[in-house]
Amino acid sequence: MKIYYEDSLPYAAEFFSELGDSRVFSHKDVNAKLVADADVLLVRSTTKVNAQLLDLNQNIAYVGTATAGTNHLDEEYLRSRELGIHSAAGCNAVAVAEYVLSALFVMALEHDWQLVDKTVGIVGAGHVGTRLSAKLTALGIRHLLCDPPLADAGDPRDFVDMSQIMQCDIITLHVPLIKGGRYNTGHMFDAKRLDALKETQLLINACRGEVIDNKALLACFEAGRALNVVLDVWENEPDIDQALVPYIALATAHIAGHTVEGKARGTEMLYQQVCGQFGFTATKKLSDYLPVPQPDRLYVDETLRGQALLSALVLSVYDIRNDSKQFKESIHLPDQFRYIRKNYSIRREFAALSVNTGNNPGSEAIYALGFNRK
Ligand SMILES: NC(=O)C1=CN([C@@H]2O[C@H](COP(=O)(O)OP(=O)(O)OC[C@H]3O[C@@H](n4cnc5c(N)ncnc54)[C@H](O)[C@@H]3O)[C@@H](O)[C@H]2O)C=CC1
Ligand SMILES: O=C(O)C(=O)[C@H](O)COP(=O)(O)O
Repeated sequence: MKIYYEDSLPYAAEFFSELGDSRVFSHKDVNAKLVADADVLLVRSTTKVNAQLLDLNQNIAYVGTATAGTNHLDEEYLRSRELGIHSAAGCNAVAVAEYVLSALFVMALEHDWQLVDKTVGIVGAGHVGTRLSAKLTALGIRHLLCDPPLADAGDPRDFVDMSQIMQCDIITLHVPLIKGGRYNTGHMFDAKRLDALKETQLLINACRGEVIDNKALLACFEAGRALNVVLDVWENEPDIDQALVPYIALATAHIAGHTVEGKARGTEMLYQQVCGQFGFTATKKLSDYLPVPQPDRLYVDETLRGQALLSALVLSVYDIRNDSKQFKESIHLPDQFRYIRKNYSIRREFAALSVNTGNNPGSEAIYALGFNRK
């Protein structure tokens, strides 16, 4: 069996080499000829899988993406080849939720906000939205969920509509890119919604760039509106509109999901799927490969309490300001969006780190946020 995998799948050699003849490719030079004899094709979001890539291949039996989003896969084409859509749903949900928390704590520091006084509107209550909701609950931050497909499907949670989301102090987007139809998310934040935002609100997009009309957003800023916006994802990546960058409070290169665990879990999920489909017993586990973080233990500053304590802890694991600074300072360089992503020094999830809370009264919130108690 010939297994072709994109070079951005961590631990792919470890997981897949025993299952067949495994070969690595780069999304920059993958083409139809290169993968013409693949039985299994494993990608991340940077490889577009469509007729152009697979029409020369007669044998392909499995295509999988080690990501949550699937909009780089041509669903109709894959179904016409009876291949289906295989993804790593939820692999990096914790990573994105922790990215959002870092953004919230940084914005709170910069604007002197008490987060417990704010209401967060989560648009998309799937894997990411649900993880974020749990962490906000741990922090005692009020939040509302908006997810019409889940509401229509009978999910028992309480949902609100977009008009209620537009009243929230903080709005954070976690929907797939769906172009058209009843649940369209393409340009969900169009000129009209952007115009309705107040300068006291915060809008975060860590799902797909096309969910916000970037041209309309730039027009708002150019018209003098001081909107608070955090962007991890952009329209037309990697060739984003650089004019927008200076206006964005915290700007990053589509790395919200890039924790060690989030990326590696994606590879492990595809390994389990391939084993299942081709009748192998899955013997390998992610825990066999994940490195121990250095350091692996955090100490709580006993002088801090409440938001200051939680903020210090979260930012000691991941401080989004570092990524934003590097992004803003270098994004004008050629091919920089891709370069940052390729060379990103990926971070760890809270659960990889033990916290000794001593007698701190805030300890339960710390563990509920995901930190390890051991
Ligand atoms: N920046 C990054 O690194 C990452 C970005 N993503 C993006 O975030 C998206 C969400 O990720 P997950 O939560 O794992 O996906 P998911 O599929 O588990 O959840 C998405 C939720 O959005 C809901 N939804 C669909 N249309 C909607 C609409 N019009 N309004 C409100 N809700 C709607 C769905 O019903 C679903 O519950 C992914 O599709 C991907 O595009 C995911 C992981 C990392
Ligand atoms: O899982 C998703 O969806 C994402 O957006 C990924 O975090 C994107 O990562 P890459 O595949 O582009 O490394």
